[in-house]
Amino acid sequence: MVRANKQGIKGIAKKGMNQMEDKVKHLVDWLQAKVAEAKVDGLLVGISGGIDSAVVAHLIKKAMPDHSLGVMMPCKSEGDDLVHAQAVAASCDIDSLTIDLSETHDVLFGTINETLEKADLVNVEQTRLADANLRARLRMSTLYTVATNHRYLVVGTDNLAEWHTGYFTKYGDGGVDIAPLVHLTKGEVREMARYLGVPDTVIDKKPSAGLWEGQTDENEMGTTYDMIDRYLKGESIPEKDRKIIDAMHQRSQHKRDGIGFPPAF
Ligand SMILES: Nc1ncnc2c1ncn2[C@@H]1O[C@H](COP(=O)(O)OP(=O)(O)OC[C@H]2O[C@@H]([n+]3cccc(C(=O)O)c3)[C@H](O)[C@@H]2O)[C@@H](O)[C@H]1O
Ligand SMILES: Nc1ncnc2c1ncn2[C@@H]1O[C@H](COP(=O)(O)OP(=O)(O)OP(=O)(O)O)[C@@H](O)[C@H]1O
Ligand SMILES: [Mg+2]
Repeated sequence: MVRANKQGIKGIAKKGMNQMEDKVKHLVDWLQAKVAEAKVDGLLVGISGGIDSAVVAHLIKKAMPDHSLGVMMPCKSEGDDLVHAQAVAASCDIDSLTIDLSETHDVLFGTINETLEKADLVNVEQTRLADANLRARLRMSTLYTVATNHRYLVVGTDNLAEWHTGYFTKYGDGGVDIAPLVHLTKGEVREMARYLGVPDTVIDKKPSAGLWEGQTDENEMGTTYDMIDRYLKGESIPEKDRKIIDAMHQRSQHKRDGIGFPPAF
């Protein structure tokens, strides 16, 4: 009985491992196919110090060992994010660059806001969000500038929970060429991170867009990734959380649809 149990547990652990190995292989093969199809030379990703970009960094390094790049782009960033991003790059041995966007953001947001102020057009309720989304879009512009230089594709980090809720900046972190994690729940991203050897500090920290001081995804959304994952897996969740998730999904449909076109003449 004891032996059978032990074998059973081992069997389950091995099965789990093989499934993860298969998922990683599936994504690595797909990344390589996308590079071949696009006739480009490689892949790059913005590495934030968070778990989603950590997983993507590991995947692109596996797919294109000599033609992959991680770009760290602090923008008035706080805390240990850059240290965590460097630990991620070291954990998968990917080539990396750091491009600080703080000054660029100051200048551009300052110019835009001064102009709006002079015209008495500032909407103070929207200022923090506008500031935050500009950070995400400066990162996108930076990634595309490096991607053009290298002839690489820009790889996105959105997971299923973020894609479903639209929790990303349109044409910011959502402005990418390919998005390998889009079928994975946040929990599955965490499992893949463990399998790939992402540092524990990165796996265990609270998800944050890092767009303003103290921002965490779950505080801003008003629900948790655990709830979103459960909902996406078809499990029942409290009414309050379901309403929040449905409202986010509905409000962000335009982000998943892409550019709106009129009906043809
Ligand atoms: N119905 C509609 N049809 C077509 N376009 C529509 C539209 N409604 C708004 N829009 C456009 O979309 C814009 C609003 O969308 P958007 O600019 O994305 O802005 P929005 O969704 O308001 O804000 C982005 C959200 O994503 C979060 N975020 C951003 C970046 C990274 C992460 C992260 O997890 O790391 C999270 C951020 O904290 C914030 O909650 C509007 O300004 C308007 O231009
Ligand atoms: N400081 C940064 N440097 C480089 N890229 C960044 C930075 N901040 C955000 N990004 C890019 O924007 C993406 C979206 O951020 P998001 O917070 O959703 O992912 P994450 O930080 O990788 O994981 P988590 O959601 O757990 O914080 C990141 O995955 C990364 O590609
Ligand atoms: Mg983050």
